[in-house]
Amino acid sequence: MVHRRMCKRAVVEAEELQLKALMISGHANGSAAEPTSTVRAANGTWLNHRGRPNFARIHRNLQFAIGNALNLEAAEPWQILSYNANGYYAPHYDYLDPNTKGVGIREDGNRIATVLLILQIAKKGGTTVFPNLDLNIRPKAGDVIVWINFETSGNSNARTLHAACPIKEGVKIGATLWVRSKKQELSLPCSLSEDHFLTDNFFAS
Ligand SMILES: O=C(O)CCC(=O)C(=O)O
Ligand SMILES: [Fe+2]
Repeated sequence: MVHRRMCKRAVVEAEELQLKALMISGHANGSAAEPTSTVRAANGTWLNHRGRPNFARIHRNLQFAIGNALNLEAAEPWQILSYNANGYYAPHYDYLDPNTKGVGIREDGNRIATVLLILQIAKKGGTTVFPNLDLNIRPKAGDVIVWINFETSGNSNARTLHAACPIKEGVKIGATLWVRSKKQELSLPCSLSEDHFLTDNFFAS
């Protein structure tokens, strides 16, 4: 979805940033936010949507491609992750525990969707897996994996459990947009099925 050349330039931009072991917010094994731990072995940083020219371009292009399906302005800043050999991201959900204070659920809503752009793949390992869906995705640089973390009923969707498999060789670099549920009025799903009329839950959660 994103041109290789643009990915390469974004990798250069990412490398100019100070990538360091990051706090994790999201939850694995029920814990909401914890310092660097066994959940993830990667270096990363937050970057504003337009914090670097190529990331700005990519954000615009992704919005163009996704159209009204998701408002990417409502996403948290880019989370750039760089996994070296033995790096991984253990199985986790991206949605936030509503009981966690300080993650802005009341203001911005929960992480309704994840947009994961693969900027660089590892030589060996590092695929993205969805164990509950029996999916093992081997992306190419420039591929974007998009999924919705909630059911239309407003319940979080446990089938979205996912992980980055350990890197065996090389460096994998990804850039994630965790899209919050507020300001998604244009993306409201609507169909003839009854649960599509329960979308108020979407915005309440
Ligand atoms: O790098 C991956 O394959 C997974 C990244 C991820 O789970 C996330 O950014 O939420
Ligand atoms: Fe994730």
